[in-house]
Amino acid sequence: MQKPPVNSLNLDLLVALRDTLVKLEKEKCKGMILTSESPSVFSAGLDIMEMYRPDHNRARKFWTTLQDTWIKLYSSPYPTVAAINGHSPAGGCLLALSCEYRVMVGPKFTIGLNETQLGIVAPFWFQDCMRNAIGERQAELALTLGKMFSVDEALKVGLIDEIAKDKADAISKAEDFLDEQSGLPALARSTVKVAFREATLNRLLKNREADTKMFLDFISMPKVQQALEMYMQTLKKK
Ligand SMILES: CCCCCCCCCCC/C=C/C(=O)SCCNC(=O)CCNC(=O)[C@H](O)C(C)(C)COP(=O)(O)OP(=O)(O)OC[C@H]1O[C@@H](n2cnc3c(N)ncnc32)[C@H](O)[C@@H]1OP(=O)(O)O
Repeated sequence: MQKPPVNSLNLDLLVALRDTLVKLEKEKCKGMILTSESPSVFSAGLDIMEMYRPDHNRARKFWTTLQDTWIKLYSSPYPTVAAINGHSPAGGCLLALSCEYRVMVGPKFTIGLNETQLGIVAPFWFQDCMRNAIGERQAELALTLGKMFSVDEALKVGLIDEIAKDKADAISKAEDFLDEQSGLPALARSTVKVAFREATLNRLLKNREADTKMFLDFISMPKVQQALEMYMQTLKKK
C-alpha cells in the first residue's frame, strides 16, 4: 500500500486493492505479501472522511467495495502474508487478519480493532476475523475494550505469528512462509483454506445488504457523526 501519509482506506484505495486481488487470482498468483510503503503505518484503517458527513451513494459504494475487497482477500486461493511494518488499527488490522500469516515489525507499533474507543462498532465480520485468530474469550475482551496490542502482546495472544526486527526481516520471514506453501499441491491447499474460512465468508455473503444498511444507518446517527468529528479533531490537533 502506498497512499501517504497513513494508507487510510478510502474508496480509491479500496478499489485499487480489490482490482489487484481480482487480477492476482486471474493470473494464478503463487503468493502475496501485503505491506506498506510508510515507515511507521501499515494502514490507519478506514478513511474517517468517507464516514463523516457522507454522501449516501458514495458511502454505499465505499462499504460494498470494502466488502468486496475483504471477500477477495479472505477467500484467495493463493497464500497471503501480512508484513505489518507499522501501526495497524481497525480496518488496517482487518486486512492483516484476513491474510493467512502475520509478521509484525517490533517493538514499537500497535495493532488491534479499536473501534469501540472511537464510539463506533466493529462489524460482525471484523469481529469474526479477530475471533478466528485469537479465540472467543480474548476476542471479546479485546473488542469490548477496543484494545490496541503491542507487538509482544499480539504475539502472546496469537494475533500475529512472528516478530521481525525491521521491514526487510519481515519480508524475508513472509517469503519463508510462502516458500513453505509453494511445495504443496495448490488445489488441496486452497480447498482446505476455504473450508476453514467458509462459515465466516458465508455469514457476510448471506447478509451483505443488511450489513450495508446497518453501516449506512449507523453513520447517519447524529451521535456517531459527533464522535467522528471529535475524533478527527483530536487527530488533527495531534
Ligand atoms: C449496531 C452495529 C452497527 C455496525 C455498523 C458499522 C459501523 C461503522 C463501522 C466502521 C468500522 C471502522 C473501521 C475503521 O477502520 S475506523 C478508522 C480507525 N482508525 C484509527 O483510529 C486510526 C487513527 N489514526 C491514528 O491513530 C494515527 O494516525 C496513526 C497511529 C495511524 C499514525 O500516526 P502518525 O502520527 O504517523 O500520523 P498522524 O496521526 O499525524 O496522521 C497523519 C494524517 O492522517 C490523518 N489520518 C490518520 N488516520 C486517519 C484515518 N483513519 N482516516 C482519515 N485520516 C486519517 C490525520 O488526521 C493526519 O491528517 P493531517 O495531516 O491533515 O493532520
